[in-house]
Amino acid sequence: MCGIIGMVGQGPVNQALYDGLTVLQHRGQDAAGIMTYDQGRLYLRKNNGLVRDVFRQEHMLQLRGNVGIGHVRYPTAGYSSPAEAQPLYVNSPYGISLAHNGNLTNAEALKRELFLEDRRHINTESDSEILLNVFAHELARSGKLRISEEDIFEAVAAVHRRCNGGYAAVAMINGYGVLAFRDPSGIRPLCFGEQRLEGGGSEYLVASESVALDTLGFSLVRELEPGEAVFISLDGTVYARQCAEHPVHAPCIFEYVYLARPDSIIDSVAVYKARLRMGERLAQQILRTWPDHDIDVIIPVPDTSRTAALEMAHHLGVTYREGFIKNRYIGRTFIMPGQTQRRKSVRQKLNPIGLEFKGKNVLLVDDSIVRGTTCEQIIEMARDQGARKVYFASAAPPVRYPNVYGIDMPAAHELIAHGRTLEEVAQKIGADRLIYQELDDLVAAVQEGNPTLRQFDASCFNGEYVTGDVSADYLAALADRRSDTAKSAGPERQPMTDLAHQLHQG
Ligand SMILES: O=P(O)(O)OC[C@H]1O[C@H](OP(=O)(O)OP(=O)(O)O)[C@H](O)[C@@H]1O
Ligand SMILES: NC(=O)CC[C@H](N)C(=O)O
Ligand SMILES: [Mg+2]
Repeated sequence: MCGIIGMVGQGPVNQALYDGLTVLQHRGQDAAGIMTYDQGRLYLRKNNGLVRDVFRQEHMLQLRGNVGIGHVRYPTAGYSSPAEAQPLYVNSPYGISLAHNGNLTNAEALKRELFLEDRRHINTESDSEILLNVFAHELARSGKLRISEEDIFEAVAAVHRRCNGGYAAVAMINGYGVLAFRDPSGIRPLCFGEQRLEGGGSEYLVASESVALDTLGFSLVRELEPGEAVFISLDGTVYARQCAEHPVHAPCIFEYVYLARPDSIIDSVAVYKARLRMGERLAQQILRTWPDHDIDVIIPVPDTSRTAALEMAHHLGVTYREGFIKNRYIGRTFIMPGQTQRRKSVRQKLNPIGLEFKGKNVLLVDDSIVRGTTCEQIIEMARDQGARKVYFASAAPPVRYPNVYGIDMPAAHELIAHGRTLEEVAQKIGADRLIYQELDDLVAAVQEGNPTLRQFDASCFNGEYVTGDVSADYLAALADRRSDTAKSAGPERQPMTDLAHQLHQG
C-alpha cells in the first residue's frame, strides 16, 4: 500500500503535494517522489527515503507548475532502488507519468506482451512500470495528435481488460491534465476532493486517503467507484466515466485493520469507527467465551491498535493503560523491508512502563499479528517487567495467506499463523492465552459503516483472491522471488530482462 496524490491547482502545487505526501507517509516509507508540469515541461524529484528527507528546498523550488502528482512507496514488486521510486515516466505518447498503489498479478505475462507485441522496453522490475506502459500503449492507439477525454477513458478501459490485480493510480498526461483510476474490484482506495477558491474557480485533489484532503483544506467530493476513471483537465474541468465492464466492489479489509489512518474515510466507512467496532466485537467474544476472565489491565501495542483496544476495555469494563511508549521518530515496523530491520525496530520503538505490568494479568491488544515480530518481543518485555499473566488479543483474524494486491506479505511460511493452530501460535509467541477476532466479526465491524459493501478482499485471512487469477503456482513463484530470504540474497537478473538480452545476442 503506497500512497498516491495528484492535483490540478490554480497556483503552484509543489507545497500542497509535499504536505499531502507527509500525511500519506504511513502508507510507504521507502521512497517518495513528486512530478509537476509547467508550460510543456515536466519536473521530477524522487529518491529513497521519507518525504522530509527526499525534498530539500532546492528540489521544491524546481517543482514548478500548477499540476502534479506524487507518491510514497512501500515496495511489493521489484527492489527498493531509487530507479523504482515513483512517479515513473514514459515519453511516448504525449509524455505520461504515473504513480501506482497496488500490485499487478499478471505482471510477468504483461511484460512479455509489452516486449513481444507492443515493442516496449521495461527497464525495472517494478509492476508499476508495466502498468504505465500498458496505459501508454493503449493511449497511443488513438493515433491522434490531440486526444479527448474519451480517448483517455478508452485507454483506461483497455488497461482494465489487460491488467489483473490491485491498482489505484494517478497519471499526468503532458499538456492535458491529471487522470485517476481504480481497478475493477476497487481493492485499493482512491478519492477526490475540491477546494473552491475565493476569487472563483476550484482546485482538485486526488488522494489515496481522505486525510490528505482534510489537511489540505479540500472537501471530499467522492470516492472513485471500482473501475471508474476521473480526468481533470488543465483548465479544471472534471470528467468521469465507468471504464470497467463488470466492476465488483471488494475493498481490501486490511486497510481498515492497519493500513489506513484512523481519521480517513474509505468507501464511506470511517476507519476510526470501524476500529472501535472491532474492539467492541473482540470484547463481546471474550464475554462470550471467557466470562470469568481475570484480566486486570488492557494495554495497546502502539500505534494502530489503540482505537480498538480503548473500545475493548470500555466494553469489558477493564482499566485501559498505556504500557508502552512509542519513540515518535521511528516509523512503522511492519512496512520496513527486511526482517532484521523490523525486529530491531520493535525494541527501539516501544519501551515499557514497568509499573503497569508488575504483578498484573495484562491483556495486550494489537490490530493484527502478521509475522509475529512485534508480539513476540512485546510479550517478552511484559514478562520482563513482572507481569503475572500475559494474554494477547488481535483485532484481526489470523493472517494465514499471502497478499498479492499491494501488501508485502508474499510468503505463507513467513506468516506466524500459517499452518498453526491457535494454541500453537500462542505457544510460539509466548502468550498465556491468545484471542483472535473472528472473520465474520471483522467484516461486520467494517460493513456496519456502509451496508452496501457486500464483499471484501480478505484474502490474507481466508485465501480467497477476488480477482480469481491467483493460482498455487503464482503464489509459489511469488514466495520464491520475494520472501525475506530471497530479498536478502539481492537483485537477480529477471527472466524478462533476459528475453531482450537473448534477442540482441542473436
Ligand atoms: O506481526 P508483525 O509482523 O509484527 O506485524 C504486525 C504489527 O505491525 C504493525 O505495527 P507497525 O509498527 O508497523 O505500525 P503501527 O505503529 O502503526 O502500529 C501492526 O500494527 C502490528 O503491530
Ligand atoms: N505497495 C504498493 O502499492 C506498491 C506499488 C508497486 N507495486 C511497487 O512495488 O512499487
Ligand atoms: Mg503496530
